[in-house]
Amino acid sequence: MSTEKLSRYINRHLLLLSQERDAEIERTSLIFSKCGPKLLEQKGLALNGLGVSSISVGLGNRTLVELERPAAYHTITTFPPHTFRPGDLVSIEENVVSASRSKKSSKPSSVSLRDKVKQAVEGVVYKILDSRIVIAIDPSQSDLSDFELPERCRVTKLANSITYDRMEHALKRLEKMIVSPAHLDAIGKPGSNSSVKSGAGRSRLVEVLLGVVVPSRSTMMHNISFFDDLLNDSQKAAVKFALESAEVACIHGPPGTGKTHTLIEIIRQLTSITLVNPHPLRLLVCGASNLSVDNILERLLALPTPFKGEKLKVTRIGHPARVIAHEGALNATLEAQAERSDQAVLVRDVKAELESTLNVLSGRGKGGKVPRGSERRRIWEEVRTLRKEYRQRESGIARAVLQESQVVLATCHSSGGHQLRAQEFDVVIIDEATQALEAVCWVPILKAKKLILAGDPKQLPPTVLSSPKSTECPSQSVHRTSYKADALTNPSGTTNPSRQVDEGSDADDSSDNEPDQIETSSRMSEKGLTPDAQQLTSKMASGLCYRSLALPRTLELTMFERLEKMYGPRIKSMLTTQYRMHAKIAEFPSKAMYGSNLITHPSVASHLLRHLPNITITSEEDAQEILGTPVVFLDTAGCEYFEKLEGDGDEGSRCNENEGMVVKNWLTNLVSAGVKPSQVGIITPYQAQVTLLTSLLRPLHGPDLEIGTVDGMQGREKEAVIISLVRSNDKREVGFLKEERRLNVAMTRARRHLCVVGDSSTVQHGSKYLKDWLAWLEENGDVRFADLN
Ligand SMILES: Nc1ncnc2c1ncn2[C@@H]1O[C@H](COP(=O)(O)OP(=O)(O)OP(=O)(O)O)[C@@H](O)[C@H]1O
Repeated sequence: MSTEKLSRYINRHLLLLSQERDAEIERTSLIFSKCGPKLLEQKGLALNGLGVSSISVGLGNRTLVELERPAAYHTITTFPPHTFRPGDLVSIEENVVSASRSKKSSKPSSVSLRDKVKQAVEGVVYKILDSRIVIAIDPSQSDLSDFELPERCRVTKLANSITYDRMEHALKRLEKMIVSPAHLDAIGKPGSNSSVKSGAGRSRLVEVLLGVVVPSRSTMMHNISFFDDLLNDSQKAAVKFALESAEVACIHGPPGTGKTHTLIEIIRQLTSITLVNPHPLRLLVCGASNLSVDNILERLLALPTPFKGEKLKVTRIGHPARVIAHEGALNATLEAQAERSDQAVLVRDVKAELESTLNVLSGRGKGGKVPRGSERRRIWEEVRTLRKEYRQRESGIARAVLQESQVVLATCHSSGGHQLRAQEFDVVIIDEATQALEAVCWVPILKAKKLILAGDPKQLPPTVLSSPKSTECPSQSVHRTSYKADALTNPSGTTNPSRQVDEGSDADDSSDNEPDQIETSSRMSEKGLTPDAQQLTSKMASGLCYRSLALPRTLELTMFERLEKMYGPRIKSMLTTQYRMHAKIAEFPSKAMYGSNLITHPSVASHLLRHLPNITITSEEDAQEILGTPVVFLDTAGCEYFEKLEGDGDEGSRCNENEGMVVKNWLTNLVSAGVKPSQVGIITPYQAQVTLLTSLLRPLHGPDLEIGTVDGMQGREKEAVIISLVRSNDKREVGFLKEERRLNVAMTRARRHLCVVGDSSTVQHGSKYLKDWLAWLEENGDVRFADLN
């Protein structure tokens, strides 16, 4: 593969990323340009008229600014409804008031013109209470000599651009590795083996991921002794597969199949000395979201201490405001560990001095006067020196803590932060890899020699706002690579004639942009693909043939799926036993999405709501009709419960009031029969329906009832789930419902009971998948015709 082609691949990624960044900026600036401060506050995106109540130094030398609504400006000091959450990126700026408003203020404003143009300070929400918000400001920001908060502040939510910066940085580093002379020397030379290179040079892993060389043959491992006796056969096979793979292994975990369970076993195997692993390895474990990282962290912390040995040393990287509020997890953060270390006492002294100096600056020192002029400059100088000392001491401690950690956990993007800048790992594991952009995966990958990806490409991909611009992203036929020209090399670098790359039967390449058309091999055959295409699939499965790297057309194509497309099913191992759904609930998704390979574990196969410990059967009718039915379809066909378009959006804002009433009635049935609202989830594809259902149901059933869009419920499960399909119209439009991955997520959240509410007369005009589901529901569900009376 030529360097030029690899460069083009990376540049296409950079282009798509910059389009995505623009789309996000456009969306944010549209809101901000259209809305004044007051409207922003009404939309929950700003908090106006705040005063600083205290400044202190928190974990990691961050300045913690506490703001409140002063009684002098507000009759009610509690915040109005807002959307601020810990971890949100925000700006603190001066709350400039218009002339007419300032007249109302009893106190003359002391804000000077110089202050008005003062730069906003960025920070992260650390804590939010009813009437106080604490914002953590990074040392780099608060080091600015003009870091001086105005008397009246406004806090506004910001779009986060750091993630884009890190993704771009990783891709540019990757490009440098590819075009570096050292790399050119090594690439494609028979017998060359650059796999051990690290640091500035690229690794064999990078080459495999970019299709420069094919994956090395696996090292067979026999006699693996598993730590977890409960692992099922497909989980054991996946662990073995991950241990044996030389460079990359993908683990496909359909809903409820114990993906995290399997990853924990892999982590234990890799970090221990075992028969097959002579040296404990150092791991970087990442996830697409903080939730997925904390999920793994909590399970690692709960592991028993080995009989002869020490507890696994784990460290969580990430802003403390974003780490799950759980004592064990917080104690595992780098900052908490650094604070507990022996050298921390020295740092604490510097911190105390720094805090009191900062308080003098803001007029909270002895005498209460705000220093001015040369005195102020002198104190700032002191702050700067103290900060430098603090930073040096603190980063020394952080390095020491990290050096001792066998497992470092972080989100993909926070693995690009300064703490891990010089750190290298043997293996990087990325959970939820099918929800992460390829570019963000490169951030941790460049720090390791081996990669394990886990995810489910049959669930929702990462959210992408931008649509590829046709002129810049030509059709697949234009950027399809010439396989004959791209001599593939085997692990030793020589051309391997027995392994071919297919040129003509790129059967599903055109679907890069249409996720719902990506097929599993079994579905391809079901759909009657040409013998050529089927032959290709089986050749790829047996490792006889590979596809070359194709230019990306959309950011939606994740690295997991791309590798599957390039190397075929042999690159992955699938978990096949699910522990979530009643067998009936799992039947359709298993057949339609997982080639009937998803098997239900006997422990859940027949579990129903009536078996829940909190249920007492008082009426046999309830027990039968509501609590004893795994799948119910409430069909509104013929009822004329038409959908409504909210706002002027074309797609994303539909609701259906009558359908909402049907949902409400069914929920009332469930709750009256003893199901707790916290055991129920209401899922719908449309945000407007979420809003409608929230106003309808929350007052009746309280905050424990979860109501969300499909996208928001991915990764969650509930004992009972009600899906509101919303679409009901004469035009036979189904919108979002045609996306099979979205439907797959919706229908696989329920453990014991799934109720679908929808209009079959509209839905039957959707995609084949939707039609098949409807036919299955009609045949297998308890079908009832919805009637509000
Ligand atoms: N081998 C096993 N034996 C018994 N129970 C298991 C086994 N593997 C997983 N489970 C159970 O299945 C459930 C799902 O497991 P886990 O959370 O690891 O799955 P997951 O695939 O990560 O979930 P998700 O579908 O949300 O991604 C958990 O309750 C877990 O205890």
